[in-house]
Amino acid sequence: MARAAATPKRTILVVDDDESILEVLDARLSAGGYATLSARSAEKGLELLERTPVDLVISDMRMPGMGGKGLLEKVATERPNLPVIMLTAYGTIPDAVASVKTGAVDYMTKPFEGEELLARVGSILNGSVRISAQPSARPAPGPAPVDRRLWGGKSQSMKRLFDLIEKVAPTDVTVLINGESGTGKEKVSRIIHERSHRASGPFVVVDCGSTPAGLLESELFGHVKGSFTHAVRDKRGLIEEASGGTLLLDEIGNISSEMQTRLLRFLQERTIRRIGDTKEISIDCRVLAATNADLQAMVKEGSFREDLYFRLKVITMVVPPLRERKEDIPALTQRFVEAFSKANGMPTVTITDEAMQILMDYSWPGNVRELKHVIEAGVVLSSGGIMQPEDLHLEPMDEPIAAAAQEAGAALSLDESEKRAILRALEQSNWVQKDAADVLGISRRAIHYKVKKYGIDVHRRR
Ligand SMILES: Nc1ncnc2c1ncn2[C@@H]1O[C@H](COP(=O)(O)OP(=O)(O)OP(=O)(O)O)[C@@H](O)[C@H]1O
Repeated sequence: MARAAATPKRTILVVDDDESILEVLDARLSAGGYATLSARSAEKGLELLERTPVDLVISDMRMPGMGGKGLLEKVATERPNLPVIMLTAYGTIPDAVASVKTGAVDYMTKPFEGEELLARVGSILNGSVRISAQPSARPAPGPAPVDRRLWGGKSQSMKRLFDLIEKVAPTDVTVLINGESGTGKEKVSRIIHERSHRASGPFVVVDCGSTPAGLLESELFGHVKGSFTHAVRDKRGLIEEASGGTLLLDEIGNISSEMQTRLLRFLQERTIRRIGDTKEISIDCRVLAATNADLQAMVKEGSFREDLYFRLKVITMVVPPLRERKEDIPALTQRFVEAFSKANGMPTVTITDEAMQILMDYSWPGNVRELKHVIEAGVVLSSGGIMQPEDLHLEPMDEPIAAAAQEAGAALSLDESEKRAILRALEQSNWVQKDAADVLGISRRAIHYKVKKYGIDVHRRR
């Protein structure tokens, strides 16, 4: 059934077996200035494509008959330059991910926001979203598989993580990466970027945790000259810097409620406004977020916006703590030993079985980062090319953390992750509480309270 197709408007074919969805999309797209055609099945949609010029197809994934997948495959072979957005019900994300591999430009989960749909259609039709070469016409070689050995990915949990990375990386889907500090969340983000069609674009990391709250807004959104006292010239924000590439919002759990609102608006509309500016700039970048906090618990207690949480966690990846994947320790250790021996201009140091056993028995509260540092020091302290138990300087663990660490599989509670964040900030600030408060973007009164609450002996540590 064809609807008003007035030229020179761009024409969008919508395919869905649900009449109410067709109506909603027709209303939205028409209000956005597009002409629409609609079809109740993939077969009908293909017939329309034979007869009418179309600029973009939006199709449901699951429909009786050949379905969205069949439609997509046909379009990919017969009209490789026609962009397709797949619509998918929540819970069928793997199908959608596969569809992007088959050649769809993008996918959206239902229910979706009309404004977001218009923004995506706009960026595809205006050419800011690249349409990749159609795999069914001429299969592209694609990035080589991740070298899992380099990652110490022997454990089942890391294997599953790699499988997920390989599926999700080539799409534009937003990913929330969860895991304790030092597990490798930033590394995972980098691999996702490197394996995406944005690999030649920038990879921009925003450390929301250590950027003082007052600075974060201008860091992220940029500003125009004169918008506040120190704004002596126009400045592009990091979101703008990530155009064409990937933006990693690291430590997303630490942002203020105002920033949560601003970020949500950006994620919905994909536009930003620099501080003090009136004009909106549209941004095409993929967004990844990482956190060691339990965002779901924060949503429950009201300190993190639920709508932002759902926007971020389209796909969630969990990087497991090292104590839960001890099988990975030997390969990671070997990798670090080789790298640090080389960096120190020494032949590769050998680690004794006793020393390796100590590494296997330790519970690694600082995860891979801690292992890396211990091996770096161990290589320097080793004698005669051999690393012995006494060359390994492991931290005696704080009681509550040690208990939590031993409880395999137990997620860190919010209090424990908060305590760690505070310890990290204090360490970074040489145990000066007011500096750590600035790092965390909290008041001095708040840090005094928390130091007391968690029984941190600042004077002893200093
Ligand atoms: N699988 C790995 N192989 C080699 N090095 C790794 C691996 N995982 C993590 N690392 C190293 O460990 C350190 C910590 O990793 P990364 O910064 O990605 O962790 P993170 O989870 O983002 O930490 P944080 O939450 O503190 O920011 C880095 O030096 C990184 O290079």
